Amino acid sequence: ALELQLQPFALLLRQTLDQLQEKDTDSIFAQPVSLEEVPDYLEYVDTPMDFSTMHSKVEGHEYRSFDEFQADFELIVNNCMTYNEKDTMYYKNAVKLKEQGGTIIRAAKKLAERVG
Ligand SMILES: CC(=O)c1c[nH]c2ccccc12
Repeated sequence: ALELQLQPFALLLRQTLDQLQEKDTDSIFAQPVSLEEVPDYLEYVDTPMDFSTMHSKVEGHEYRSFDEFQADFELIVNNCMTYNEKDTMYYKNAVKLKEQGGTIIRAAKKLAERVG
């Protein structure tokens, strides 16, 4: 669509990221998990990810495709469900974000594809 041609790809990713982050109402995914506070985190999680890192990657034009952007969002959710037990607030928030975020991602991916 013309409007997408005019809108840089980064603007679409920025808007999508803002919509995803709105769903993180407790802001538990806003910043990297602190390796000082959680010293064993890297024993369970290979590639930490959070929304602030994704914002930097959007601004740095590090996402070459929508799929790369989606993969980082899925890292945020899956890392949380790997590290935290099911009966924790963190795990429950990740399940909710996975569901609500999936809807946002699907709509944004269709828009990104229209750019051709
Ligand atoms: C997103 C996530 O897993 C966490 C966000 N903050 C945390 C503090 C302790 C353990 C895990 C976390």
